[in-house]
Amino acid sequence: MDHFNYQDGQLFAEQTAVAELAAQYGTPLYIYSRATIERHFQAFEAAAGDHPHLVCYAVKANSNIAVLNVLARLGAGFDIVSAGELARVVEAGGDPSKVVFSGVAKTADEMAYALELGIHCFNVESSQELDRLNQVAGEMGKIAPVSIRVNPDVDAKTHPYISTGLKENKFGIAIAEAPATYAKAASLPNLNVVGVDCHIGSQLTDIAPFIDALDRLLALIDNLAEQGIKIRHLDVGGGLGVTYDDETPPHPEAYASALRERLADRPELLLVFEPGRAIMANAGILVTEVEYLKPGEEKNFAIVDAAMNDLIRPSLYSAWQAIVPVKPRTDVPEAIYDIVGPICETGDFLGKDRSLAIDQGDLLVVRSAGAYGFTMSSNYNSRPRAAELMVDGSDAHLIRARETRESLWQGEAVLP
Ligand SMILES: Cc1ncc(COP(=O)(O)O)c(C=O)c1O
Ligand SMILES: N[C@@H](CCCC[NH3+])C(=O)O
Repeated sequence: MDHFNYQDGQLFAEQTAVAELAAQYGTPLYIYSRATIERHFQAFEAAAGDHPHLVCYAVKANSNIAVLNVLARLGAGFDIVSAGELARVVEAGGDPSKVVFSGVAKTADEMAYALELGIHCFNVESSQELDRLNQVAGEMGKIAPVSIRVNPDVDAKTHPYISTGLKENKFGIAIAEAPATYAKAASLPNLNVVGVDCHIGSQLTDIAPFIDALDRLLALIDNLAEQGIKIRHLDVGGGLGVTYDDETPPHPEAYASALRERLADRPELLLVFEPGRAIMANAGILVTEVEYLKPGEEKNFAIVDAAMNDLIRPSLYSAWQAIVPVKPRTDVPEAIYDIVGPICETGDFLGKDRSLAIDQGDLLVVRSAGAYGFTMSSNYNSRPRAAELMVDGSDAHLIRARETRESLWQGEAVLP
């Protein structure tokens, strides 16, 4: 059971285990594999080799405490985008001194919390953010370690909603403005400039945009050195893609060795990675049960008990994820189905035009669901969020219980 492989393979040899877990914990149900999470993290560690590096897992991909704990025990760093994510890292036993703080809208409170804990670095995304951080650090009598997130204007060739390194995106500081912004950062008394950062997008399946961005950042680092600003670390962000269908993204080894080649003459420059999806996507599945089959004139619908509130990627990005029966069968005819959920939205689908031999009550697995699955889930239509399990060898542990109907109105009140 504990072997979803790098490309989410072998799960299906273990149909019985999935069916038993679904019977015990109900559906919809997220299941993650500890062994796969560890293997994926170690792939980055091994790929970085002897070049000084820090692999900061992007918490937004999957922030379950057990997931963070598995990674913390391997010595992972963490890329966070909110105080909430930082609190989770701490709760999970993560080391704040290995945390980088990304995000365009850090509040003063969030900055103070991160300064108190002593994080590795703030990835600053605007000039006004530099001023706010300088002020907060000054009030606390601290010096804030700072990288500037540079927008290198390269096309990541990914979905427009998850492309972040183009001029038209809200992220980072345009590379042309970066030298001036660094000069400003270096002049502020409560900031210590330590790094350069970028993140050009997510689900990249080609190395070229990463290399383009890296070359631009290295040129910037040399330029800054001439200004007397010494950069100690280079954060290349996350974004390495995974196989959902027939994509062939580079393995972390190929990706990291392409980067390391460029850094051969900079042995002191700490290389920071922020992978999220590459570690978690194919380490998790979503299990759902067919409630009804509804043949139609134009379409057949398989109505399942998971919905866009559980997994929004298909609705939001038209993302394709494999959907397969837990137990293949030959006693019912194969037909083409849209796999849809209970939510009152036409956009509530997990997959379209899938050829499946299924019947009412069958279990289906949505593969590659470990990243941006549960973390993007909601209570829309007052649906309790799914339970999460982690498989560890032959054991399965409940790592988050299913929400209850009643828990959904906690904190709400009626008027007197
Ligand atoms: C700043 C930053 N770092 C890291 C990540 C993780 O990206 P991915 O899950 O594609 O590796 C993201 C999300 O795209 C991000 O915005
Ligand atoms: N949430 C997106 C990726 C965005 C990454 C966050 N910067 C996805 O599910 O593919």
